[in-house]
Amino acid sequence: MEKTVHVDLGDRSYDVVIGPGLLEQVGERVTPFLTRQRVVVVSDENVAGLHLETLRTGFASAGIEMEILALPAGEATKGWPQFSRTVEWLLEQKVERGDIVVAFGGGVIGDLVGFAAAVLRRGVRFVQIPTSLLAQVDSSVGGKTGINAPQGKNLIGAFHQPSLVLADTNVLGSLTQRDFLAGYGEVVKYGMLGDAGFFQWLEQNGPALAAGDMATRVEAVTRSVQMKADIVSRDETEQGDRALLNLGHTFCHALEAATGYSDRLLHGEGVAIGCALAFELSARMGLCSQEDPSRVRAHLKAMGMKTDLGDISGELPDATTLVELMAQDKKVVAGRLNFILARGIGEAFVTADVPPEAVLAVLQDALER
Ligand SMILES: NC(=O)c1ccc[n+]([C@@H]2O[C@H](COP(=O)([O-])OP(=O)(O)OC[C@H]3O[C@@H](n4cnc5c(N)ncnc54)[C@H](O)[C@@H]3O)[C@@H](O)[C@H]2O)c1
Ligand SMILES: O=C(O)C(=O)C[C@@H](O)[C@H](O)[C@H](O)COP(=O)(O)O
Ligand SMILES: [Zn+2]
Repeated sequence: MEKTVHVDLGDRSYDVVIGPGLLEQVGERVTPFLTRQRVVVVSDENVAGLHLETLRTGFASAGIEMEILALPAGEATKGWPQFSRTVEWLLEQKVERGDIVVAFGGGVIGDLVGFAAAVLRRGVRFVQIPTSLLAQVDSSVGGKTGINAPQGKNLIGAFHQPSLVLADTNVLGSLTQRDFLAGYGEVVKYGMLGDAGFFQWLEQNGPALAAGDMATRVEAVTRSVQMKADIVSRDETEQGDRALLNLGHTFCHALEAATGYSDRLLHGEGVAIGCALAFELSARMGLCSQEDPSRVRAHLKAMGMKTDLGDISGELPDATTLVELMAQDKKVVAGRLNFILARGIGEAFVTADVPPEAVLAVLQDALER
């Protein structure tokens, strides 16, 4: 059942290994990258509580010692205080340039630890062991690392590719339903942005995936990672095509900032709502048919996901404030925001040609629904 996707980036190339039971084999898998029999692992308290002993045994079976730092779980961790704590801990551990730092957790841990590895002694290698669905299909691959700033999402960071990604699909079994579905927001994004056949496959197989069928999980993670690997190999630092992976994210990041990076809105939930809004905007601009946003929303709803601004608990700012929050987006060029829109499901494209009043109107209507 095991699959390997190769991310082709010249001397920064690496494998993403996907399948059940990889934690138990972690020692033998990581050994080729080590210069000494020791790793430092950064995780979060939830993941450490559930899976750390399996990881420790996996390393010990290859004679590898492991030191561990467990950070608080959740998006609020992805900021300066826990970042500087992590860098200082890594220095206290006397991590050498030749060592491997292991990020063991969801996207929050992967992004923060990857960025710590990027700046530690001007760059040490790291291995991603993603434990959430979101991290397995998206954040562990492609080398975008970083933390949030008060001014906006992921505004401080670096491109730093991992040396290896081990996505053990067994660990997905301990995710809460909410965290699993948040990860599904990024899975379905791949279908919407570039593979109508995958979207259709998800309409049929999404329920089996959510129910825990292992072959379906391996297939969904592998197809997602393959698509991301292909895009990242073409455009590592987002000069063009990579922005397609940002479908739904301009809306999502503004909503995450507006909800204070709290558990009112998880990243993947914001991606699902953002994709629904991007398709709505595309239809209103006459780019795709009105059936496309309806089909997107119908599938998200069938999976039990958030699709509307009204699904977010508590008050939201008005549409003008949300548009102002979008101004910090990394896709702004010469003061003009680039959007990812779609000509249909699986046919996304990048454009700067979006009237601001159309964005405002979509948000105003969405806030009133
Ligand atoms: N770098 C990228 O390319 C990229 C891509 C997508 C998302 N992201 C970032 O990823 C973050 C979201 O990632 P996430 O959804 O994994 O969030 P997360 O890391 O906060 O994990 C979600 C929750 O699931 C828990 N968890 C993780 N694995 C578990 C397991 N196996 N069993 C039980 N609980 C588990 C965590 O403790 C946490 O409470 C955001 O900050 C987002 O910006 C980055
Ligand atoms: O890898 C990418 O490129 C992505 O855009 C993937 C997104 O799912 C992810 O949320 C990413 O962190 C967003 O990047 P940003 O540059 O818009 O912060
Ligand atoms: Zn994302």
